[in-house]
Amino acid sequence: MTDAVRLDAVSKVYGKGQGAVAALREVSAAFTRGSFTAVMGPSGSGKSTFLHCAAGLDVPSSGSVRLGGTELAGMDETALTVLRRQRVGFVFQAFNLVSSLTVLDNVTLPLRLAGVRVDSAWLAEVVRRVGLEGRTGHLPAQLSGGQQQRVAIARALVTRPEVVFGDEPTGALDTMTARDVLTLLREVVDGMGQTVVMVTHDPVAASYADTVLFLADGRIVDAMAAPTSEKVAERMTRLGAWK
Ligand SMILES: Nc1ncnc2c1ncn2[C@@H]1O[C@H](COP(=O)(O)OP(=O)(O)OP(=O)(O)O)[C@@H](O)[C@H]1O
Repeated sequence: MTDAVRLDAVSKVYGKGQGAVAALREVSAAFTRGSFTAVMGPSGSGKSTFLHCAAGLDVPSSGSVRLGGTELAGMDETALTVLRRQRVGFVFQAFNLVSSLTVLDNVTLPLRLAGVRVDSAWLAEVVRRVGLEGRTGHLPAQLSGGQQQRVAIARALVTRPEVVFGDEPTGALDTMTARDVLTLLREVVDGMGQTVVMVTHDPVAASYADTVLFLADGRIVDAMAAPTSEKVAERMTRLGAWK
């Protein structure tokens, strides 16, 4: 079966000459459909660069990124924009909702941008799965942080993307709310077969994933299956993440 996302020998160098920074060094990783992966590593280890390259938000200096079998290398910016809108979902730390739009209009925004018809049965299912029934007419400011992140997750799911990328999706939430959102992401994987790849600094968040990838100095240095927060914290300490 085709992987949802696959990176082969992806390198990313920022800048040129003396000031060049190698943010990723020949990174290879495959994300099978219906898997939940956390990406961790010390500050500056390349996590954001990894996520951006995997999502088609940034172009690698070399190597191959395939999204559901489609090679991203060589695509122009217009094609990448279409691909990101239709085949990738994003959940950010800061929710990134449009404050003037209702919950329902925020959730369906990617479809309208892509000119795709709203499948009302699917929309109802997504809204139900994320627990937003009865709140679809609210504005983001009328919701709690956890509810706003649920809107962002629904918006990420509505196009039935190949993969949902999370960039510190629980970074702005209190501990209890973060757990609810992580439980939801887990359900999205287990109940809907969605693939989720999430960058996080939090070992508890990482413990909700099936696998944790550890980055250090632009390389994947370890992978941990069936992670616990204790084991993840210990591995991060050995990477010198919390000096
Ligand atoms: N646009 C850029 N221009 C130049 N250097 C960059 C750029 N983006 C990232 N870098 C450098 O690439 C390296 C990896 O950065 P990246 O943001 O991917 O790390 P990170 O693990 O996400 O860090 P953090 O946990 O602090 O967010 C760092 O040395 C960073 O300074």
